[in-house]
Amino acid sequence: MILKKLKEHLDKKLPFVAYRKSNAISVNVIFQNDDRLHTVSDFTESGFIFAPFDATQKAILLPFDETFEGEITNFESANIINEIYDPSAEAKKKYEQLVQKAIETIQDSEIEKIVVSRKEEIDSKKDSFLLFQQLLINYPTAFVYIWFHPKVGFWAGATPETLVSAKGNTITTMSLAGTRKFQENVAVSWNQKELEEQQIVTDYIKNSLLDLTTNLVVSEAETHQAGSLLHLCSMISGRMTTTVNIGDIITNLHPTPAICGFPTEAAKTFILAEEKYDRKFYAGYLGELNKREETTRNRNRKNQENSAYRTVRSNSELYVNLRCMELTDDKRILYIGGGITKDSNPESEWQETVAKSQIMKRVL
Ligand SMILES: C=C(O[C@@H]1C=C(C(=O)O)C=C[C@H]1O)C(=O)O
Repeated sequence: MILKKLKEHLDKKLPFVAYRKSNAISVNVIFQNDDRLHTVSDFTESGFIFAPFDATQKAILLPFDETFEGEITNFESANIINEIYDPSAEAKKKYEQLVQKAIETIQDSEIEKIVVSRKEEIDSKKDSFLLFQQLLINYPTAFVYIWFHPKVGFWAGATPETLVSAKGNTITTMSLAGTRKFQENVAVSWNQKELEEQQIVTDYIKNSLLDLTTNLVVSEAETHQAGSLLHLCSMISGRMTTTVNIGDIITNLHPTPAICGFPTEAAKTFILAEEKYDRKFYAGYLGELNKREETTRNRNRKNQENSAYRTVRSNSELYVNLRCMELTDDKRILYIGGGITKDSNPESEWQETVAKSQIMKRVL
């Protein structure tokens, strides 16, 4: 049912998003019944936000007008061809040069970390919704989505990274960095470089939230599995103070050193000058913004009518747009990156992006 309606909506070139939250069973869908472009101006809006990496550009909003929640029970069988998509030697050389330049810039400046990235274009006409179903099946712990707006583009992904989740005033976020390939029965031991790289992200998040929250708690870094990859991850939680809203949290957090670097502005300047392509929505963020949740409770059983009171709270659940791709008529454009520090090695960084690209290549 859901899939049929999604296909019809795409045929009519009308905006939609379908997404399944991390570890959830059901899929949520928002259909927009005209092709107007709604954007976010102050984060008091309510809807599904789709924000680019570059925070100076507008984030797109699909309002919660026509929503739908259900399970996809009959998955269409996708013919997994397991084609090998090898990137070119030229792409490898170019990426390693970019990494080398980032390492030298870090060594010669106050910059501690820069997250560089690349895109890889793959010819594929496989049905977009088959691809979405494959992402759902393969990555149950990821936030999996497919998003379309005729005036903006067509994207899909399976991200392991939360930007921030807010239930009323309580917020949770995560510090994610460091990448290894998962190997059965092999316990991973993280080295100093990886621990430092992740600590930069944790410190940044902690400092960004210090003035906006109380009861800030940061967990020890643990190994977090994301498909065939492992990352180092700490959970961070706190309570927003009364004058703070989700917009303040988002603008203070994004872009974090997990996808940009540290210090932010210097790392961003390097990225914009040296990557030489537009990240668009890769390393931006997406998800539910200010979804209203109404709860009714009875204070006093004797006089239910007068004593029942309603509380409405606003929840947001936002993810960083990683392990994602842009869909065109005959191409899948994958976006992949990794964090560089003074101790990085260009060849290993290349291999890391190759491993990350497999998350998407598996379903093409
Ligand atoms: C930048 C990406 O991933 C980020 C970078 C990581 C790293 O440098 O090890 C790990 C997880 C993500 O925070 C990506 O997947 O493109």
